[in-house]
Amino acid sequence: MPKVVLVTGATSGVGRALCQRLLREEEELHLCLACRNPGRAEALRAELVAARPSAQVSTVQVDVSDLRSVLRAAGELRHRFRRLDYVYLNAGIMPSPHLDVKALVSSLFSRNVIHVFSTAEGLLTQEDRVTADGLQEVFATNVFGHFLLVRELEPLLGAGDSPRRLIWTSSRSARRANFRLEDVQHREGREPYSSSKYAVDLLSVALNRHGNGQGLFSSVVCPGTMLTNLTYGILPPFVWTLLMPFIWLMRFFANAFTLTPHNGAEALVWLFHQKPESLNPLTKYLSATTGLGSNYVTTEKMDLDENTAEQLYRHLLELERHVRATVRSAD
Ligand SMILES: NC(=O)C1=CN([C@@H]2O[C@H](COP(=O)(O)OP(=O)(O)OC[C@H]3O[C@@H](n4cnc5c(N)ncnc54)[C@H](OP(=O)(O)O)[C@@H]3O)[C@@H](O)[C@H]2O)C=CC1
Ligand SMILES: CC(C)CCC[C@@H](C)[C@H]1CC[C@H]2C3=C(CC[C@]12C)[C@@]1(C)CCC(=O)[C@@H](C)[C@@H]1CC3
Repeated sequence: MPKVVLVTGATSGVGRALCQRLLREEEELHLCLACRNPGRAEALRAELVAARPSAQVSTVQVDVSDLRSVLRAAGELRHRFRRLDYVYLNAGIMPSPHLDVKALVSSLFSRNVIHVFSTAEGLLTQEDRVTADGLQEVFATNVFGHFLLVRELEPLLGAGDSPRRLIWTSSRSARRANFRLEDVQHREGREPYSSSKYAVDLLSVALNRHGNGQGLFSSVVCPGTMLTNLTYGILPPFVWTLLMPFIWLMRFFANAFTLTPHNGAEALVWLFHQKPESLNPLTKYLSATTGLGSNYVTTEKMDLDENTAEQLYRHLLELERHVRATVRSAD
């Protein structure tokens, strides 16, 4: 039986590289591309099948920031598949980022420079928006839409003969100080991206607590800093090109500059092969690249506690009840 793998945000960046690498490296696989843009999804499907004609690739349309779209897509997936072996919860946004150039320059002269360049701590703020469902867009996309998808897919992720896996694309920039249980959507702050990724880390811990007994295992990864549509929103491609000599030099000191989505996918592919029972739920798995361009996976203990993870989980369940009621009454 081929393993069934669902990937959100497969149309570009690390999601796309993950699909290419899995199909190149794995024999028996059914890959389902969960994408918001059907045209791009179909173009990617055609490209993947052209590269490997025996590949089984399908698509499902989903906008993870839109709750009705998530409910509809999950219904379609439940209809199509009897189980899902791997779900990569990868789609993510960082809208309207603002780079603090003064902080960037002063970080160059601080002892923290490697940490700052690996996490962007103190360098970036974002302008968030509110979705049609009334949620903060970064939270809705990076956290809640995916949470709802997992909840809706529970019948496909239940106990079976082999473990089921959730693999979240988090970030090294997830930071405890940017997350508050009193404001999980980060309505009040200027760092919704970091807050959303911290929420992802907490959520993964809680999902392990509730799911491991039923054979469901969750992990978080950071692909490292890559040049993708997300980072081209911070600096345009030509500026990145101008910075390239400096970045190549930086790579000898900071392993987080994976740069290409292929390199960034290293930890995502590595996790595919690991026995989930051997993984630590409190560890983040990081793609890393050496100065000479070799890829490897390294780890980081997450700065969180299980009590906060549980409280966030309960908060998300409550929000889920609320939005389901709203969707039902509007339909
Ligand atoms: N780039 C980096 O340096 C880093 C990225 N990450 C994380 O990696 C993940 C992938 O980002 P990356 O590859 O860099 O960025 P890209 O912008 O290249 O890819 C993002 C993907 O997510 C999809 N997406 C965005 N919003 C939605 C939505 N509402 N519904 C469905 N799909 C959506 C995009 O679809 P579409 O093609 O339609 O736009 C695209 O396929 C994100 O979670 C990001 O936070 C983590 C650390 C560093
Ligand atoms: C390295 C160059 C000479 C200067 C680039 C300055 C900044 C644009 C980058 C420095 C640290 C980078 C960074 C990210 C984006 C680009 C920088 C701010 C991320 C926030 C991208 C998304 C993530 O999830 C994080 C892991 C990245 C952390 C570092």
